[in-house]
Amino acid sequence: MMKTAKLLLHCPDKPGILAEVTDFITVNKGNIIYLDQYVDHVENIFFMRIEWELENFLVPQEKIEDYFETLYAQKYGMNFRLYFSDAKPRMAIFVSKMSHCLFDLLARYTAGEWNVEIPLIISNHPDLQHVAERFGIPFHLFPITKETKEEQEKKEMELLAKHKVNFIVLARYMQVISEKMIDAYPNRIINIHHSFLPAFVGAKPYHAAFERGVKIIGATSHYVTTELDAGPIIEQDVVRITHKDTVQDLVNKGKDLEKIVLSRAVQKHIERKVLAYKNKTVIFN
Ligand SMILES: Nc1nc2c(c(=O)[nH]1)N[C@@H](CN(C=O)c1ccc(C(=O)N[C@@H](CCC(=O)O)C(=O)O)cc1)CN2
Repeated sequence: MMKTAKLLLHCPDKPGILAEVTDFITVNKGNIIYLDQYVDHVENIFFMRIEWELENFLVPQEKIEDYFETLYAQKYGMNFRLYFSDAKPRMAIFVSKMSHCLFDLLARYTAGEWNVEIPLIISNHPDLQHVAERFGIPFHLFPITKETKEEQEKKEMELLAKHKVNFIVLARYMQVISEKMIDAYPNRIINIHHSFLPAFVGAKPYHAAFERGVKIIGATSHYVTTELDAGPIIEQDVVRITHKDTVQDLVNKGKDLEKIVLSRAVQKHIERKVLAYKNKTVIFN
């Protein structure tokens, strides 16, 4: 597998940025294999994702970030992130009692669909330990009450740091994540919310949708922020329903939607194709 570097950047837009960045790569014998860019003309912001092969690249891998910082980031006021294909992202899954998203994530992982490591699963209920055992992933139980929440989250964060976890997926985890954990993993906690946001935030969106009598329901995957169900949206999808559907029908129809929306969002995050900016996202092709 060819080792590559992925660079995601954004900065105030001006002529010549793309040419300078691609020139830096090609002059140093890097073979560009992917480039996507977008200009937000309202905010006048330039966004780009570029990937190149490192085989003949003249700049040593450990020096690329410094070179880029010195040559371009300061000159253009860039915000950039650099990733290398030989550094597998490490993903933790948080789950409560509902298993459908957990099964889907672990089936895709076991099938080798994703260039990722899943060192552990965390839950506030023991119910899904048998699923983790079936896939051979360590399961860690942290029951949460109002009284124990802060202490339990502190222990969870120590465990995540011990296992060098890079990002967290909330696979129908029904506890509100604290600001401390969000600050430790900024735009690195992905949630699946079982509604077409911004409609029906909170823990019981299917009941709210049923009471409202909507004809379409949806699912939304977003990065978690302190404001509930209000973080940058990564992926959404919908399905039609009718007056004949009970709440349980909505839950059942919603499960398939939640699985596919969450897995699409996780895949885009793993492929470094998501750039969060001002509570929105740019999703590269
Ligand atoms: N800081 C955030 N934490 C979480 C978010 C988020 O957007 N920001 N999303 C939730 C998931 N979720 C909806 O998608 C959700 C989960 C739980 C609740 C809720 O009110 N929970 C109650 C307890 C419920 C229970 O014990 O069953 C609570 O925490 O008091 C609302 C929305 C995941 N976390």
